[in-house]
Amino acid sequence: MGMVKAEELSLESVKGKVYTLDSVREALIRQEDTIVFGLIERAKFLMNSRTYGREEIPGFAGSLAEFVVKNTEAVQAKVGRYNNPEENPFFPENLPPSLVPSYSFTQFLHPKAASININKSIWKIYFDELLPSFVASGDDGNYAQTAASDLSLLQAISRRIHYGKFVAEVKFRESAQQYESLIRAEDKEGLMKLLTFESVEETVRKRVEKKAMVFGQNVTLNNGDDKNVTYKVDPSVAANFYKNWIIPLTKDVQVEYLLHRLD
Ligand SMILES: C=C(O[C@@H]1C=C(C(=O)O)C=C[C@H]1O)C(=O)O
Repeated sequence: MGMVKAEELSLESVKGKVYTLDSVREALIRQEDTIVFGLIERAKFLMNSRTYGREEIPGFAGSLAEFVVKNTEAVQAKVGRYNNPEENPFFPENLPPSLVPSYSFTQFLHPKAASININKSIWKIYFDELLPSFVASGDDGNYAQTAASDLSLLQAISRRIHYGKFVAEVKFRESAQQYESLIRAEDKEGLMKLLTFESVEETVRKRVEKKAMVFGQNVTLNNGDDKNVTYKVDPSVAANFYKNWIIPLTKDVQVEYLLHRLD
């Protein structure tokens, strides 16, 4: 019971990952969990502005957060994180090569996908818009822990948004003719319209709000009365972050990817 048969394992690794509209949507749903937990973990610390100010680290021009992200990305690059086409670094400049034998990831995307990286915008939105919307002001001295939780949340958000490349490829393959004429006409608005599913977006927003309620509620044994439930992160903040930033940026990545799909 619970054992994976050897032949199933080898078959899986030969076939590689299969991307369909259902499977990419499943992946996005699972990533919601990671993002919601990431918000909860970051909310454990106060704003800790010194994490984001310059000149905290002698000889380093950026912030403490930048220092942690750059150096962690370098370590993770050495062990192959960015061999996976689902991962995009925040500081791709001067990343060291991987030292480990590379896994053969399914070649599903058009080669141009590798040049799409909107992490500079994600970085700015994260610090300017997201953090102030849910983190309590003040300083508790946990700068390293704060930067570590920023890093994992930033990586989760970036992975979700860049997953748009896979969503777009699946949609393109399902309706190649329709997409091709819009791509040839460089019709960004037409592409945006064709790839948009309003009802799916609404479901995503509602589910994210519910996840923030379920995962983030302060649990006690004696409050049978739901009115007393409090949350670690305001569920509407999570839903609005999805509505205003994550979903639109995922769609921007899709449009960007499609524009180069026939290159
Ligand atoms: C990701 C998709 O594409 C669009 C973006 C969505 C999102 O970011 O959640 C949801 C629906 C679509 O408008 C999708 O169709 O699943």
